[in-house]
Amino acid sequence: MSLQQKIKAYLKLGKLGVVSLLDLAAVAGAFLAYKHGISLLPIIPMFIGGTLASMGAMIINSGIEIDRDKVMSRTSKRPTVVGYVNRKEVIIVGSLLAILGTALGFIDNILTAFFIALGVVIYIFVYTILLKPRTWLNIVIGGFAGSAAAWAGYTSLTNSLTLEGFLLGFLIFMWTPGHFWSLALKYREDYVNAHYPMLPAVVGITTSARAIAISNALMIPIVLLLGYYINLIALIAFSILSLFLMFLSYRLILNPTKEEAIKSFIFSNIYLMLILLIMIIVKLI
Ligand code: HEM
Ligand SMILES: CC(C)=CCC/C(C)=C/CC/C(C)=C/COP(=O)(O)OP(=O)(O)O
Repeated sequence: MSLQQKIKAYLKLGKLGVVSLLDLAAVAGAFLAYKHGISLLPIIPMFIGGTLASMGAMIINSGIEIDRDKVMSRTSKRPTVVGYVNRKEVIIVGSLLAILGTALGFIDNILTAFFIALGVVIYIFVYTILLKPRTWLNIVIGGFAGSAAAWAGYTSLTNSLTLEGFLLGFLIFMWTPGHFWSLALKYREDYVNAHYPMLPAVVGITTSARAIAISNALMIPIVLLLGYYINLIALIAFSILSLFLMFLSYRLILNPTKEEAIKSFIFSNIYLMLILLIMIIVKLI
């Protein structure tokens, strides 16, 4: 394989779509912490470090899961499954990226490096190795990996975590089940075949649709509280977005098909993306 093909394989394993939303969460965290007069420069090492570490974490995950990825239609064409890159190499490359990413966090401060490392440790050891094959609560607890991105962003500017910074990470934690269960509802058979106890594979379609609606409803007070902390424009925008999210969750309960599930998945990503963008824009104007 040429170097170019290898890089292409690693970019695929690094899941740039997911990384870009994690990056946005980290940058939104930094802007939430921003006050007039402080420097925005620490965002740069945090952003590059967070990007490398989250790509590294996802690359390690795909090295660990080759056997199960083979069985699932959605993951069966990954470069690891097809044999373009082998397990050992993937785990080494992923670990090096994770270490380099954490090291870049130290340019800002110890807390930022700590949260970057925490994201990797939760995703790899707690989620992928410990919980994913054992319990439907896997992604509930695994959601803290995403929170770590927001906390790394917040602490990059302040070197401390206040209540509003904590809330942003907590919002990502509360958002994750609705995001993931919608996708897992669409690919339910994959998870049954791979013997992963994801909620839709354990309790069936109707209960999963209800669980998505409940977890989204539980997230909304946190979103509104953050909006209240920011300003009235943010509060109004967050309320409108949340109403639409609940409307889609309600439709999914009435009609729990794969089509509705994928709509719910796509909108949950757009929802978080818009909330994070609004948080940044409000601070810039
Ligand atoms: C333990 C928690 C999470 C689990 C289990 C999970 C699971 C997944 C899975 C299986 C996909 C399928 C697509 C792929 O393989 O590329 C996906 C896509 C996605 N996830 Fe997550 N996710 C979690 C947390 C997060 C967090 C915290 C974020 C960002 C803040 C995020 C953002 C995204 C985005 C943007 C996509 C769409 C990617 C694309 O289409 O390229 N996820 N997620
Ligand atoms: C601060 C920092 C470095 C944070 C890292 C956080 C992180 C890596 C979150 C990843 C979440 C994610 C995409 C899970 C995929 O689930 P899966 O592995 O079950 O998906 P699969 O079925 O596609 O393998």
